[in-house]
Amino acid sequence: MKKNVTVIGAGSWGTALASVLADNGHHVTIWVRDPKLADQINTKHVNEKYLPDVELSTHIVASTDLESAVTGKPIVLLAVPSHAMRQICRQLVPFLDPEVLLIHATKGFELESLKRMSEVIMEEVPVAISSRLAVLSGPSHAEEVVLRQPTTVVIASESGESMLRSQDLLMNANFRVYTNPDLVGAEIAGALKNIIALGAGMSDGLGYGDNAKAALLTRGLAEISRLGMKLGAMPPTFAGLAGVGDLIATCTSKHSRNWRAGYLLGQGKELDDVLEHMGMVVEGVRTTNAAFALARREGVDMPITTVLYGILFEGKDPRQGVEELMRRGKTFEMSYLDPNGA
Ligand SMILES: NC(=O)C1=CN([C@@H]2O[C@H](COP(=O)(O)OP(=O)(O)OC[C@H]3O[C@@H](n4cnc5c(N)ncnc54)[C@H](OP(=O)(O)O)[C@@H]3O)[C@@H](O)[C@H]2O)C=CC1
Ligand SMILES: O=C(CO)COP(=O)(O)O
Repeated sequence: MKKNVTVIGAGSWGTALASVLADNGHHVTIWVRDPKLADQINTKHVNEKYLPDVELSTHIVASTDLESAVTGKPIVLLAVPSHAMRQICRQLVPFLDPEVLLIHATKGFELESLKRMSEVIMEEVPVAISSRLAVLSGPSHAEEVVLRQPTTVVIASESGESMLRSQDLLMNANFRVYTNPDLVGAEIAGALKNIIALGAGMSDGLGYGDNAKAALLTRGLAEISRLGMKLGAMPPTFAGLAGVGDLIATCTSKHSRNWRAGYLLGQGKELDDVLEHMGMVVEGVRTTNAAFALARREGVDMPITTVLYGILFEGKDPRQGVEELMRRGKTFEMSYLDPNGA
C-alpha cells in the first residue's frame, strides 16, 4: 500500500531515506529549511549541498512549509541532527496527526539532558507514544543508499506493529530492513559508534595500522556495550547491525564524516577548523561529550571515550592519548571471566 510520508530534514540522510521511500512508490514530501534547496530538489531533482552528483526521484516533493508538509500525514520520519531534535519536535507539535507513526533516524544524544532521541520526542510531542515510535539504525551511508547499493538496517520499537509497519514502508531489494524490539539498544549503539569512528579516523590520521583499528573497534564495542547495558539496552543488540555492523561501516569508510573528522584531527588539525571544513554534522563530537558525562554519572569505565574527550575538549595530544590507553593497568578482556569478580 502506498503511503503519504513526510521526511523532516533534507541533509544527506533525510534525502537518502526520501529516495528509498520514493523507490517504494510512496508519496514523499521532504521538509527543507532552505528555500533554494527546496527549489533545487523540485526543479532539478538534485541536492547539491549534501548529495551532489545524484539524480533524485521526480516523485520527491520538497517543501519549506512545515504545516502543509506534516498536516494529515500518517507517517513522519525525522532525520535531523541530534542538536536540532527538540526544537524541530516543538515546531511539529501543532500539525501532527493524533495517530501519526514517528520514525527517527538520528544518531546522537541531547547533550544538555543526556537523553536519547526517543526520550526527547516523547517529552515534546504529546501524540508520540511508544506504541507508535520507531528508530532506524544500522550501517547505512547515505552516499551508498542513494546509489541503491545493498544496505541492511534495523528498525527498533517497543511496538511489534510499529516495527512491521516501518519495515513494510522502507524495505526493498536494495534496502533490507530487520526488526529488533530493543529501541534503547539501537539508539545507544547508533549514537556511541560515532565516538569510535572519530577514534578510528584519528588512528589512521596518526599513521597507525590495522592492529590499532581492530583494537579500537573491539574495545570500543566493549565500552559501548558496558554503558548501553547500564542504560537498559539488551546485550545482543550490540552484536547486531546497530552495534558491530555500524561500527564496521563507520570506522572503515571514507564516507563517514566522523571517520574523516578524526582523520584530520589525527593529522594535527584543530577541531574548529575540522568542523568548519566538514560542513555537515559530525555527531561523534557532541556524543563524546555526552557519553563522557553519562559514563561518569553511571560509574561506567569508558577509557577510549575518556581519552577522546581529552583530545577533543582538553587539548590532549592524540599520540599521548594512545599511549595512555596502551599503558593502562592490566585487565581481563571480559570482566565477567575474571575469577576475582572484578
Ligand atoms: N548521512 C548518513 O549517512 C547518515 C546519517 N545518520 C544520522 O542522521 C542525522 C542527520 O544527519 P545527516 O542528514 O547526515 O546530516 P547533514 O549534515 O547531511 O544534514 C543536516 C541536515 O539537518 C538540517 N539542520 C541542521 N541544523 C538544524 C536545525 N537546527 N534545525 C533544523 N534542521 C537543521 C540541515 O539543514 P540546513 O542545510 O538548512 O542547515 C540539513 O538538512 C544525524 O544524526 C546522523 O548521525 C544516520 C545514518 C546515516
Ligand atoms: O551513521 C552512519 C552510517 O551508518 C553515517 O556516519 P557518519 O555520520 O560518520 O557519516
